[in-house]
Amino acid sequence: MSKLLEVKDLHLKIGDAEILKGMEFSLEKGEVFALIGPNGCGKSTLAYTLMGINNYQPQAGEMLFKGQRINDLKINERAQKGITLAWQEPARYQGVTVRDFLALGLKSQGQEVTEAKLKDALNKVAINPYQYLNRFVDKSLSGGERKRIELASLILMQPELIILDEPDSGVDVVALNNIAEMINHFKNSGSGILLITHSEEMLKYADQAALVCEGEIIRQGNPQDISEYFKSFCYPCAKEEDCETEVAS
Ligand SMILES: Nc1ncnc2c1ncn2[C@@H]1O[C@H](COP(=O)(O)OP(=O)(O)OP(=O)(O)O)[C@@H](O)[C@H]1O
Repeated sequence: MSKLLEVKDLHLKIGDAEILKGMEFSLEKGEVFALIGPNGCGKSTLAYTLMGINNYQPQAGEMLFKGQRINDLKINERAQKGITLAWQEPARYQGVTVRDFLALGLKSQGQEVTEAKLKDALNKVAINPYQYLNRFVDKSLSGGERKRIELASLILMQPELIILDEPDSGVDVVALNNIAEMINHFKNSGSGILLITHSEEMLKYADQAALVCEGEIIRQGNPQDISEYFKSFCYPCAKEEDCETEVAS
């Protein structure tokens, strides 16, 4: 059976800068695969490339979703197939209410929109539906609130592949617990999660982790081991001098 996601020798340049330099890994259904690594090593760029955001078209390599090449699919086509990205900094939508935003997610999956579904999803991320359903998803909501609402949208959409870009950044402890519960919920329902994180707490929910350095995966394995390795060998970065990290072959 094919993997949920396969990334093969992925290369991406932005202008003259080579940001992804042969990224390679795979992810199974029901698996949480964490990407860790220093700021600016290319984690978010990989997320945008997988999602098919404009101007993030790889120059070489392949992205396969359930065995099918998705390189040439547009962002909405990838979304229809069941791929979703929760942004590090959740988007603002001028004039769109929380109700409209959540309903849109449901409709995009061809599902019926009911008040009960919307309320249930908001309750799961500790957002009071009575206070928030008619508010706008714009700058009047805090970053943490928008992040929770985005997560509620994911709960409604039940995507097969969820790319979570630093889901824990800017949220409080309560939301952190909600995120952890949500990760387990998706995992148990067979979705795969690509989890980009700097948090040791979040890593506890990962089945596997990969260490990214300058656009390449240089080590992969047990999340705790990868995290320990990262802390021991990559701070401060010794790449220019006597880097102990060997690029995985
Ligand atoms: N549009 C762009 N133009 C030029 N350089 C870019 C652009 N987008 C990203 N980069 C560069 O690509 C590199 C990778 O950025 P990216 O956001 O993927 O890193 P990251 O690993 O997600 O970092 P962080 O942990 O800080 O979120 C950085 O050096 C960044 O400056």
